[in-house]
Amino acid sequence: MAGNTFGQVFTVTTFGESHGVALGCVIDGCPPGLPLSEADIQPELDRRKPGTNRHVTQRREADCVEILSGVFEGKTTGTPIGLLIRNTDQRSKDYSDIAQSFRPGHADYTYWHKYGIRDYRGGGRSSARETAARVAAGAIAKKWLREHFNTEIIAHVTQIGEKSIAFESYTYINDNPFFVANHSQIEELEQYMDSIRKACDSIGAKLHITARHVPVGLGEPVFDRLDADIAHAMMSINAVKGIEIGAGFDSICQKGSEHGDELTPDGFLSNNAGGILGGISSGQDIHINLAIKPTSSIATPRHSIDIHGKPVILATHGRHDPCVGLRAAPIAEAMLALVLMDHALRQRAQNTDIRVETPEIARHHPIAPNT
Ligand SMILES: Cc1cc2nc3c(=O)[nH]c(=O)nc-3n(C[C@H](O)[C@H](O)[C@H](O)COP(=O)(O)O)c2cc1C
Ligand SMILES: C=C(O[C@@H]1CC(C(=O)O)=C[C@@H](OP(=O)(O)O)[C@H]1O)C(=O)O
Repeated sequence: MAGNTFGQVFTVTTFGESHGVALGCVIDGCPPGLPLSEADIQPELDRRKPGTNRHVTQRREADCVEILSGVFEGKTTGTPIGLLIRNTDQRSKDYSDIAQSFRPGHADYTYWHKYGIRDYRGGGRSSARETAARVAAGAIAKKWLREHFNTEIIAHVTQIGEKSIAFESYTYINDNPFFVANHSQIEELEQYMDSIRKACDSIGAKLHITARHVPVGLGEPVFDRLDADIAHAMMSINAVKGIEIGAGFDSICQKGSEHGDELTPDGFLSNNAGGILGGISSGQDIHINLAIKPTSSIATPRHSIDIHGKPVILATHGRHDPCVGLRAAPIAEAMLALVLMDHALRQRAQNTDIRVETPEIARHHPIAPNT
C-alpha cells in the first residue's frame, strides 16, 4: 500500500493537496443501512475548518462536503462512500518563497528527498488541510459508534504553551459535550495568542481525548493492539509529537501498588490503564493526551538551505495557524472514531459477540479533560 489508506476492515483512503482542486476520501467497509447525509458530516467539518477566528489561519474555506457515492435513499449501501471537499481559497502565489527552499520544521526537506518533486503550493499533500477528509470520514464512524454503542468521543485543548486550561463548565454542541474555560482565562489566553502572533512566532499545545461507552473486548492481543492502533492513528496527524494513554509517562514514577487498577464487584477503582488492558478495551473510558508541536511556518527569519544545498534565511509568509493544537481536537476525535469502528467491525468479522452493554465492572468515570 502507498500509505494513503488507514484501517483494516473499515478503510479510509484520502486524496488531494492543499492548493489542488479538491480533497476527499473513499471509505470502504461501511456496513449498509446507516442513515447518512451531508448534514451528518458538515458539523464536524465546520469545527475543523480554517479562518473561523483571529487565532487560526486566515485562509477562508467553507469546507462543504459532497457525498458522491455509497448512499442511496438516505442510507449507506455497503459500497464505497466517496466524499469531496472543494478548495476555493488557495492564493498559491503567496507561497512562491518556499518553492526553492525548505521551511525548518515542515515536510519540505523530506518530501523533496523522498520524491524529487514537491507541490510547494502551501504544504501540498503535507498540509493538514488533508485532515478535512479524515474528519469527514470520522463523522461517519462517530455516527455508527453512537448508534451501536452510544460511544461519545470528545477532545479538548488542555494546555497552550505553559498555560494550562482550567475547565469551568460544559455545554453541548452537536450532541457532544464541550468544555468551556473560565471567562477571565479565555481573555488571558487570547492575549497570550495575540502576543505570540505579534512576535511572528508560534506555540505548541496539549490535547486530551476521551472516549466513553467503548464496548469491552475491542482490539487484538499482539501487533494490532488497540493502544498500538490508537498511537498509529494519533501520530499520523500532522504536528503530533507525543501520545500518552492512561497514566502515560506518569507511570514512570508510579509503584505497581498504585498503577494497577484494582477491581471490585462494583467496578474498577481507578483508570491508570486508560481503558485498555493487553491491547483490548476494558470498557472503561479511553484517555489519551497528545503533545502538538508549534507551527513551523513563522515569519521570523530562520536558517535553512535551498534545493541546491545553498544557505538561505527564510521567513515564511502566507496564512498559517499560530497554534495548530487549537484546531486539532476534531481531527483527533475523528482518528479515534476510525480506529474504534475498524476494531468493532473486526470483532464482528471474527464472529465474536460485541458486548453492547458496558459491563457493570467497567463503569466509566466522569470525563476529566485534565487527567
Ligand atoms: C490542524 C492543523 C493545522 C496546521 N496548520 C499549519 C500551518 O498553518 N502552518 C504550518 O506550517 N503547519 C501547520 N500544521 C502542521 C503541519 O501540517 C506539519 O508540521 C507538517 O505536515 C509536517 O509534519 P510533522 O510536523 O508531523 O513533521 C498544522 C497541523 C494541524 C494538525
Ligand atoms: C488550510 C488549512 O490549514 C493549512 C494547514 C497548513 C499546514 O502546513 O498544515 C498550512 C496552511 O495552509 P497551506 O497549505 O496553504 O500552507 C494552513 O492554512 C486547513 O486546515 O484547511
